[in-house]
Amino acid sequence: MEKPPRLLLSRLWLQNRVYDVTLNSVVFAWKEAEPNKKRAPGSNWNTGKAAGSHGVPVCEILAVQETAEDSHKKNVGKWHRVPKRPEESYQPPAFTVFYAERTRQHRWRCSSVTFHCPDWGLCQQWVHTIEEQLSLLTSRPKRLLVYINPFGGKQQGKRIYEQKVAPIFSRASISTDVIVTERANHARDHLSTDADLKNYDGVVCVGGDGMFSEIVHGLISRTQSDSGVDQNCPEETLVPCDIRIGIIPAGSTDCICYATVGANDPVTSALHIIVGDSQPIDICSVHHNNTFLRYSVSLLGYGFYGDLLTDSEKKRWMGPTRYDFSGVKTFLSHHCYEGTVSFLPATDSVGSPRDKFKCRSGCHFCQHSGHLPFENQQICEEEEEEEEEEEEEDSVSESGRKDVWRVIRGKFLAINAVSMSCACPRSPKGLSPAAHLSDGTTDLILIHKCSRLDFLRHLLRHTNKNDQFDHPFVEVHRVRRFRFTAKHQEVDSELDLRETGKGLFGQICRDHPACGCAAGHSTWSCDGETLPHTAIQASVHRQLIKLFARGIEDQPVFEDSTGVCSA
Ligand SMILES: CCCCCCCCCCCCC/C=C/[C@@H](O)[C@H](COP(=O)(O)O)NC(=O)CCCCC
Ligand SMILES: Nc1ncnc2c1ncn2[C@@H]1O[C@H](COP(=O)(O)OP(=O)(O)O)[C@@H](O)[C@H]1O
Ligand SMILES: [Ca+2]
Repeated sequence: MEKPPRLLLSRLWLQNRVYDVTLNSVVFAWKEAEPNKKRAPGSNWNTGKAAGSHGVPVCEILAVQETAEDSHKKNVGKWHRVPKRPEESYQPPAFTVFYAERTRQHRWRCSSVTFHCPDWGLCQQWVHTIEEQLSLLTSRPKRLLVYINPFGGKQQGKRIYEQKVAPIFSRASISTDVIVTERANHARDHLSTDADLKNYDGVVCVGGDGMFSEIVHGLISRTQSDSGVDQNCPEETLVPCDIRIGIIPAGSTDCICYATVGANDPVTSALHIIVGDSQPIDICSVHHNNTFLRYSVSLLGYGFYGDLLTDSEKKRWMGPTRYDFSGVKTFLSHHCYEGTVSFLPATDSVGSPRDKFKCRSGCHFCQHSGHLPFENQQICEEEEEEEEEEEEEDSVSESGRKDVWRVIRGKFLAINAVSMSCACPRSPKGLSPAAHLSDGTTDLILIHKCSRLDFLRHLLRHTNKNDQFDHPFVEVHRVRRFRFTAKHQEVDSELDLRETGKGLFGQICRDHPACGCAAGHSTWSCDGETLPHTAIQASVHRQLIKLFARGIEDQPVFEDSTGVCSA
C-alpha cells in the first residue's frame, strides 16, 4: 500500500534522547535517531515515552498542546534573570500529544508524549499541523448532551463523570451540557420532546442498561414522531436515528457497553466517544397486539430472567448485588411456564447462533446481512415432544426468499431473545456468544423444562468455555420476528390470529394436554424493565441506532510504527 505523503519530519528531543518524529495524514510516529546520544545530566525536561519506535494513528490522537506555552508568552518582551547554568531553568519549547492507548482487556487509556523542539517556530508548526489534521476528522463530536443517572449501579455516576470523563472531554475541546436526572424517565421525556438536538453531535448517558434504554426510547420516539411514523404499528419500518449515543458505564450490568466495546470502563468509553467511533445497533420493538410496549437492545427475557428481574426490582437498595440474591432465589424456585412461541427464522442471514466466530469490530456479517421485506409468511408447527419438525409447504417470495413461520409449543424455564451477545462481567461471552450487533436478527433461546441440576449446568456454561447451547433441553434460533402467547391466553390469541393474521398463519395449533408446570405466567423483562403484557410480538429493526463504539477489537488496530495502519 502506498504511504500517504509526509507532512512533517523533525529531529526532536524526548526525555534524554533524540527522535525522528514524523507526521502524515494517517500516523504520527517517533523513532529513536541516535540511541547513544544522552542529554546533559541534571536536565529536568518534561518526560514522556522513551526508547524504540512508536506510532499513533492520527485518528486516535485526542489533542495537542504547546507545553509551557503560558510561560513562553509571559516572558515575551520582558526582562528575566539569566540562569547560571543553561540547563538549570531553561524550558525548551515543547508540545504534548495526547492519544488513546490500548491496554489489557480492550481497555483504552489516555496517554501523552512530550517533544522538545529547538525553537518555538518549529514547536508551533507541529502543533498547528497536528491540529489541522484533527480538524479533518469530521466524525468527531464537538458538542454533547450528557445525562447522568445519580442512582444507577453503586450510585457513582456523578463522581465517575466528574472525575474520569469530564477532564478528558475538556482536554479534547468537547463542550457539554450536563443534566443530572431527577426521576426515572427524565432523560427519555426530555429527549423525546424538549431537547434541541440540532445543538448536539451526540447524546451520552452515564448509567446502566436501564438508563441507556431511556435514551434509546427518547431518541427513537423523537425520530419517529418527527417523521410521522406510528410506533404502535408492529409492521412499520422505523426511521433510523441520526444522532449517536455514548455510554459511560455506571450501572449494575452494563451489558450494552461491554458487548459493544469489550469493557465496562468509563475512560475507555469516553475515548471511543472522543475519537468519534460509530457502531450501528439492532433494536427489537415489542408490541402487544397493536400497542407499542418497548424497545429492547439487549435481553428480552421471560421465565427465569423475567422472574429474576421482577424480584430484583424490590431489592434495588442492594445495588448490583440484587441480581445475585434474586438469581439464587429464582433458580431455586425453578418455575416453568407453558406457552407457544412462533418465530420467523432469519433464513437469509449469513450466520448462525452456533457459529464459533464472534461479532467483532468491522464485522463482515453485520455489513452484508440484508434485510428483505416480509412476504408470504407460512406456518410450520412443532410440539415439544416431537423430534421431527412438521414440514409445511414453503412458498417463495418475489425476492426469492422462503418465509416460513415456525411454532413451538412447550413448557419453558426461560425464553430469551438477545439482539447482541449480552456479554457482561458476569458472563464475558454472554447469553448468545455469536450474536451480531447489527445484522438485523435476534437470537431466540428456548430453555425447555429440565431438572434443576441440568439448568444449573446450563447457567454455569455462561461463565466458562463450554457451549451453553449443547444441551438437549436448549434450542436456539436466529430470527427476525417472534411471538409468544402464554397457555392461559391461547384461546383468545388463536381467535385474534385467525382474524388478523389471514395468510400469515395457515394453520393454528390444537390444544395441548395439561402439564405439571407452575400455574400462571411469568413477566417479560426488557433490558431490565418489566412489561405489562405476556402476549407479545417482537420484530428486529436492523441498525436503528448508532453508538460511539466500534465493536470489540480482536487485534490492536495499529501495529507498525512506520506508518502502516492495519486491522
Ligand atoms: C451460576 C452462575 C450463573 C451465571 C449466569 C450468568 C448469565 C448472565 C447473563 C446476563 C445477561 C445480562 C443481559 C443484560 C440485561 C440488562 O439489560 C439488565 C438491566 O441492566 P442494568 O440496568 O444495568 O441493571 N440486567 C439484567 O437483566 C441482569 C441479569 C443478571 C443475571 C444474573
Ligand atoms: N434520578 C433518577 N431517580 C430514580 N430513577 C432513575 C433516575 N434516573 C434514571 N432512573 C432510572 O433508574 C433505572 C436504573 O438505571 P440504570 O442507570 O440502568 O442503573 P442499574 O444498572 O443499576 O439498573 C432506569 O430504569 C432509569 O429509568
Ligand atoms: Ca443482532
